Amino acid sequence: MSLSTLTQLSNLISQSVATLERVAVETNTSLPDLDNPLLSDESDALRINAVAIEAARVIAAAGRQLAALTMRPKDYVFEVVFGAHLAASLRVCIESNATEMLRAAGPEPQGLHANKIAEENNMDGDKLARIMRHLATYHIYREVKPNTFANNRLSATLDTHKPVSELFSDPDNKYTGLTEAFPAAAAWTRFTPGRINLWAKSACNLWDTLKDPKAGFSNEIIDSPFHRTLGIDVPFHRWFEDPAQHKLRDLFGIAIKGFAEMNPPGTILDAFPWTSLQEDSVVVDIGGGIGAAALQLARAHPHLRIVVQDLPGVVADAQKLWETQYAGVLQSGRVIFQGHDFFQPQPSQEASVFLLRYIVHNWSDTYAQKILMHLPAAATPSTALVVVDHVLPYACPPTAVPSDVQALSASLDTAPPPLLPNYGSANALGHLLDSCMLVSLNAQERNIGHLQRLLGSCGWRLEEVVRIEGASGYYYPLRAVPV
Ligand SMILES: C[S@@+](CC[C@H](N)C(=O)[O-])C[C@H]1O[C@@H](n2cnc3c(N)ncnc32)[C@H](O)[C@@H]1O
Repeated sequence: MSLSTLTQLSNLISQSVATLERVAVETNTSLPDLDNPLLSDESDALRINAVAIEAARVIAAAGRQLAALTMRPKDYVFEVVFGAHLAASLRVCIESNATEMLRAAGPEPQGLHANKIAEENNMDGDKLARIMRHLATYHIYREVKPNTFANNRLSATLDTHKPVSELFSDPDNKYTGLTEAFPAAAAWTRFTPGRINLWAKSACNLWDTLKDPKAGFSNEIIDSPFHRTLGIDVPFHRWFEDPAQHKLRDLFGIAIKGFAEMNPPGTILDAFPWTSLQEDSVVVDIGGGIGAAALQLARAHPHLRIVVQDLPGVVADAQKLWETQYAGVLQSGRVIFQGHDFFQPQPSQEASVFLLRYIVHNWSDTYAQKILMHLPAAATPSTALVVVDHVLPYACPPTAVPSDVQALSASLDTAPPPLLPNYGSANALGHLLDSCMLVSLNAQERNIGHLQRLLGSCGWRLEEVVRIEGASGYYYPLRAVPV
């Protein structure tokens, strides 16, 4: 007798829970504990052990699929309808420094009354308590007794670890100098710029943009819902170069670091066999921003020379930052920053590796091609191109996708049935970013067939899809060589 989907999902959960418990014993690491905000990456088997990572992903995917299967359909759909309200509640807690105030309230689990957080922020305590309860219902914060809340495993990710007094006396620098930058990524994604809820408003304008006879079919960045909402007719990155936007640029640089931290530490180190490069080989980080990837590379591989290229304003900001973060390396000349527009011919002719991290996904095909096409002319036969973005799977069964994509997808993770092959919403980061790219830049994450065609049309042959243990949302660096 064939098992029901319910039983199959429940069996997958039981088997994976047993695996997780076994790994925790074998590796002397802790099982996840929702109430514990103090678990570090090092003590969390879910972050460091490949078997545990996979077991956890299956549990989460099966749990969510079970909810989709068993909840009343209208209840389930209404949660999505109200998704923006959950994000709005989170914004309130981020802006009011609730997480930091709960941390400062002392050892868990006594928590802090919402009135105390509200008082500090000049707000209504009853309203704040309702907002925090909404989040606690989704396991972000914990209501330890009526109207009194504590941090937990999820809310703790929003902690800037700064003294509360500093956050209130110097709110503009809340995200400056963070060691762990995830709070900046969370803040950036919803609230910037100028503290109006611009990204959220832009997302709401998606339908209007798609239905616009011109913008809806356009490949131009200025036709995105974000540009429409902000009312600017220059591309975002150019607008960003305006000195008036320097605070926003600073936050963006930190936010990008935060996005990178969503994947295991050092993913950039696994994206290419850097040790195989000879002493003084040149890595050109194109659109390298403030040099977040370059910093990791420079620290781990002192035999490399690194050129970080970006727009002039970003490069100037980045250099100041590096003076404090990695004193001396700029003076030594081992890392140099270079103002360069990647739509112009590539000036560096001696690169062993061209690195494009979070660049190709910022542009529609028309513009991604312009960036990529400049590189073969500057490459040697042994130059490699490393493109780091998310590689999106389809949500349909692998057998239903075109055969060329099937072959290329062989190295991408596929969930066991009856799970959605892409692990569903338990692994949705790539799709969330795809939506974000569409809304903000009229750009996209791509599937592997699309990326292969794009690279091929610009003189690059896709050689390898690199699997990074523990990365989420189909984060797969690609390696290509000149044709
Ligand atoms: C999403 S960020 C990625 C930064 C960096 N690669 C990283 O992974 O941390 C995109 C970068 O592209 C840069 N950029 C945008 N347009 C550019 C252009 N025309 N020439 C050079 N860089 C550009 C932006 O300034 C920004 O730093």
